[in-house]
Amino acid sequence: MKIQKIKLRRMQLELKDPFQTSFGTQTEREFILVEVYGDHHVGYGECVVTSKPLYNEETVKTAWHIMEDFLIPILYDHNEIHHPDKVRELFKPIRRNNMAKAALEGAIWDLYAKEKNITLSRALGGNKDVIEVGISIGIQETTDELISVVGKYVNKGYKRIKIKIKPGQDVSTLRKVREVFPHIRMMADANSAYTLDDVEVFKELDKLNLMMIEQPLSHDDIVDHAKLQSVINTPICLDESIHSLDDARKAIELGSCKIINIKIGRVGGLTESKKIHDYCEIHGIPVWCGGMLESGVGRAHNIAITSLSNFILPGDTASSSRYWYEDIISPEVIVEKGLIKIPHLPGIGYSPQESLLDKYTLERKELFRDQYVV
Ligand SMILES: O=C(O)CCC(=O)c1ccccc1C(=O)O
Ligand SMILES: [Mg+2]
Repeated sequence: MKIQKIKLRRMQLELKDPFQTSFGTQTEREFILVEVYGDHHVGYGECVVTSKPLYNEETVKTAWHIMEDFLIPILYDHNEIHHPDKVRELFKPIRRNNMAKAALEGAIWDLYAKEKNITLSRALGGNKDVIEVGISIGIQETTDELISVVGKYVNKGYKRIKIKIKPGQDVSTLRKVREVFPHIRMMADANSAYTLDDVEVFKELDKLNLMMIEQPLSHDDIVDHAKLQSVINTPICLDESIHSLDDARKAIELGSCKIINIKIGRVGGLTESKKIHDYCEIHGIPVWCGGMLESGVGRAHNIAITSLSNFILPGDTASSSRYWYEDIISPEVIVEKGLIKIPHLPGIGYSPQESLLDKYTLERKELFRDQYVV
């Protein structure tokens, strides 16, 4: 692949419903769309970074800066890139900034698959035709509202229900949901809102037959998580704490989790996601694909990686219409009876619509190879 041009767009979509987690409420989704132009095709990637550094340390502005001033020059420093796995290696000298790296790498994966005329799923080694999907429900004002939202998505057929918790809206809330829905596959996500002082909260949650508890403790911890896992039966799933294959290996060795949520952006790309997937498969650790309120482009990447065999548990890749009034891809992502069919078109398999991209673009910049190579 020879990259001739890269286009960055800062975009914003309005969420149908505000999304509240233990670290804040989002009403809009600002993100960066990456277009990588080869000789015959365009590869698309989404930078799943958020406006504020609340989930991780990156922001839309830092990711743009890192891409424009450091990562794109590294790509242009190479005449050709023969395989997208190479990108991870090229970006290695730049520390962290995983969402910025993943956005460019994802676009290059899409371009690679399009040039080979195969689906991204196949390029990654996926072997499923359909994937199971769950839903992530934000913190609601009242428990009655939560119960009604849970009911809505259970009726739509979602394969598991994830409920965001925070101190004060945890045990009694989930107990009431469990009373109304005794048999659904249900889990909680704390987004790092607790410490080991809250162990009693987790002993109570342990009685609710949850599939897992996601990231209960600090975003940078794997030691306290191991202590917590040793006193509860419910599997702990790590999200924020895992940035690489090495992190995953250490967490598994320590017993800090029994499940891993793989987010392509958080771990720096599809190549690293695959590595974590393969390592977890060998070690009997199921994985699932987390979401970052992606537009259709990021969602398409999530769907492709979920087609790999060890993505055993339903992911957070819900339908486009769950988030957006209109998505930027055609067709939109459709979930039927909790399932998504892996698309058959080459690359990500959904087509970004130029007119919709333009409609939701706040700022754009084109970066040409010749600008950098003199
Ligand atoms: O539906 C989705 O995209 C998942 C939403 C979600 O849970 C989430 C959204 C933004 C930031 C962090 C998280 C998370 O998984 O912790
Ligand atoms: Mg999470």
